[in-house]
Amino acid sequence: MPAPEDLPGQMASTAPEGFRSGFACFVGRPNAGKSTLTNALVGSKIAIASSKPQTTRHAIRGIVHRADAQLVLIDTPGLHKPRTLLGERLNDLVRGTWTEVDVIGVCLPANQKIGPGDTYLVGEIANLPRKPMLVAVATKSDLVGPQRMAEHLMAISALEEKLGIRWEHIVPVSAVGDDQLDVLADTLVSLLPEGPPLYPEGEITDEPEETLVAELIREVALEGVRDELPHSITVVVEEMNLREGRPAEKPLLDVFASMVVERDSQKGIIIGHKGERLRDIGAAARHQIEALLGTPVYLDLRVKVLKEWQRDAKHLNRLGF
Ligand SMILES: Nc1nc2c(ncn2[C@@H]2O[C@H](COP(=O)(O)OP(=O)(O)OP(=O)(O)O)[C@@H](O)[C@H]2O)c(=O)[nH]1
Repeated sequence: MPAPEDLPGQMASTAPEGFRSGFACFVGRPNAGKSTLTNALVGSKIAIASSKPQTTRHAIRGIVHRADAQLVLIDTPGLHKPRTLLGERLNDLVRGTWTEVDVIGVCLPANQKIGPGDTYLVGEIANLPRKPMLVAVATKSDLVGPQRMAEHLMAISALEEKLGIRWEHIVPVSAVGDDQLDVLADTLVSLLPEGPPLYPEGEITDEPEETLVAELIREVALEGVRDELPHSITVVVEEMNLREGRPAEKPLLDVFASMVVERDSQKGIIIGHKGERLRDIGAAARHQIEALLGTPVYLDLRVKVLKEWQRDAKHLNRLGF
């Protein structure tokens, strides 16, 4: 029997006949409504679980627990035009996640015409070696009338031929108006394989957001570094607060974080030539934090040297080990 660390695998528990379980993610251009949709589907049961070993680097955004199924929604950062190797690797990571999920919900907001950003994204999915099943989600249906929605659905449908893909379903939905959310949930669940729950409710670690954010930054910082450095870096989120005095619809989350290393030479590696590496790490981490928490983020990221912190009890205590 696999050890619990081998999750996500199959739980030892037996599930009811016909129980389905699996992974899905939502993709779409910025503002397409992905986060709102995830939150609406997961509802009050939102649980940001720490990633299990196999899914390290995949933030679990939420788990929809149902009597007949368990749907695990994975968060992926957006695809960005890569400017650096780090950027390329992050994109590879996103593509990697796409090939591992059972279903991708492509969010196409009804109040906007399908544009080059959307076709690029769907085209990228179409080019994957192993394509998951695709569901087109016409989001923000509350913002348009029937005429516009009909046009939108036709345009979505036309993408099949244009891009050589197949929509299993096309579902108009409004997360804000709570319209068709149940249909979308049923649709996604119907595409999951049969199998027992992957995460028992009780076993979800509800990590504090600070821990998840620190972990995300560490993962980004570790991309492309080798040898002893990975073990020498730890990340501490010193402070994380919504900035005061912002309008409610324009929140900004201030995150103050330090990457802690053991030696000055390591600090140099992290900072890079003229600070380039540190800037790349900061930018990539900020995108990931925003994708995870669904809020624009200001990230103040510094590098600190705590001599031999791994061997110093006082340092270890302070760092929360
Ligand atoms: N009217 C309406 N607005 C919505 C709906 N879903 C999301 N929105 C709004 O659209 C905006 C963007 O929603 P998000 O859920 O943050 O979109 P996202 O795709 O996660 O955005 P990024 O994180 O930038 O990729 C927010 O202002 C939401 O309130 C909907 O069903 N109806």
